Amino acid sequence: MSERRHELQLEGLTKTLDGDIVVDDVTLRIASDERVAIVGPSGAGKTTLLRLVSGAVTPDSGTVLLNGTRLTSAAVSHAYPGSTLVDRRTALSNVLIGGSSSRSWWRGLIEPLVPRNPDRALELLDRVGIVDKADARADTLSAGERQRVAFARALLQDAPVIVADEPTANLDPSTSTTVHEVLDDAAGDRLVIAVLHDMDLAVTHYDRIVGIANGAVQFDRPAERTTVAELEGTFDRVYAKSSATRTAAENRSLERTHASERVTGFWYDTPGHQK
Ligand SMILES: Nc1ncnc2c1ncn2[C@@H]1O[C@H](COP(=O)(O)OP(=O)(O)OP(=O)(O)O)[C@@H](O)[C@H]1O
Repeated sequence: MSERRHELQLEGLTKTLDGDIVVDDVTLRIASDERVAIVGPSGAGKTTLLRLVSGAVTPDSGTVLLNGTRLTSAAVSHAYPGSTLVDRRTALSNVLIGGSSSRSWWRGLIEPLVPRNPDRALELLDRVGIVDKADARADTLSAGERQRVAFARALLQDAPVIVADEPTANLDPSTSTTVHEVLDDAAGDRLVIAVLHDMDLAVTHYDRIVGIANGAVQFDRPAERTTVAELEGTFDRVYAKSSATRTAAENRSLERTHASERVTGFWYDTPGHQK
C-alpha cells in the first residue's frame, strides 16, 4: 500500500428514501489514518451515510471525493462482520476471496480453492494475530477470530478507505475491545470509518466521533475531548426539541427512530440513559 496521505471529503451529501430525508447535507473531511466513529440513535441515517461513502447508494446531491477526485468503489473496502465468512473454507481462503475483486472473474473463482500466492494473505493474517489459524475452517473459529479474518480480508484489497458497519456487534465487550485494537493497528495509514452503537467503544478506540441524528451531523469532536455522557446529552437535546419546533421531516425521523429503537434498543449498551 502506498504511504501517500489521503483526504476524504464528503460534501453536502443528501439522500431521500421513501420521501424522507435520511441523510441531510452532511459535510465532513477525514484525513489519512484518522479513525472515525459514527454514532447515533437507530434510524438516524448512519448506515445510509456509510453506504453513500462506499458508493452502494447514490446521493440525491453532494459528492464524495478522495484527494479531490470522485471516490471509486475500488478505493473502499468493507470490514464486514465475521459472520459473513464462508464457513466451509479456511481462514486463508476467506482472506483470498477478499482480494478477488481486483482480479479477473475466473481467477476470483479458482484462487480461493487453489491459492496461487497466499503470501500477502498470510502476512495479513499475521498482522491481525491469527496466522496460526490460516488452515482452520472458518466454522471452527471463535467470533473474535472470525472478525480478525474479516479484517484481513478487507485489508487485502489495499483500498485507502475502510468502512465498517458495527463490526463487533455480536462480540462480548472484551473481544470487541481486542478486535477494534487489531483493526486500528492493522489498518495502518488507511482511513477507517465505523458505525458503532457502543459509544464507550467509540470514545475509547477512535480518534474522532461524529454524531448523527435526523440524518444530520450533530457533533464532530476529537474522542479525547468528549465523554459518553456528553454524547448522550447531545442526542437527548436533539430529540427533546418540542414537537412544535421540530420540522415535519424531523418528526417523521423521530417516529422512525422510536420504531427502530423498539426493535434494536439503541440505548441498551449505554448505562445511565433514561428512556
Ligand atoms: N432502502 C430503504 N428504503 C426506505 N427507507 C430506508 C431504506 N434504508 C433505510 N431506510 C430508512 O432510513 C432511515 C435510516 O436508516 P439507517 O439504516 O441509515 O439508520 P441507522 O442510523 O444506521 O440505524 P440503525 O442504528 O438502527 O442501524 C431509517 O428510518 C430506515 O428505515
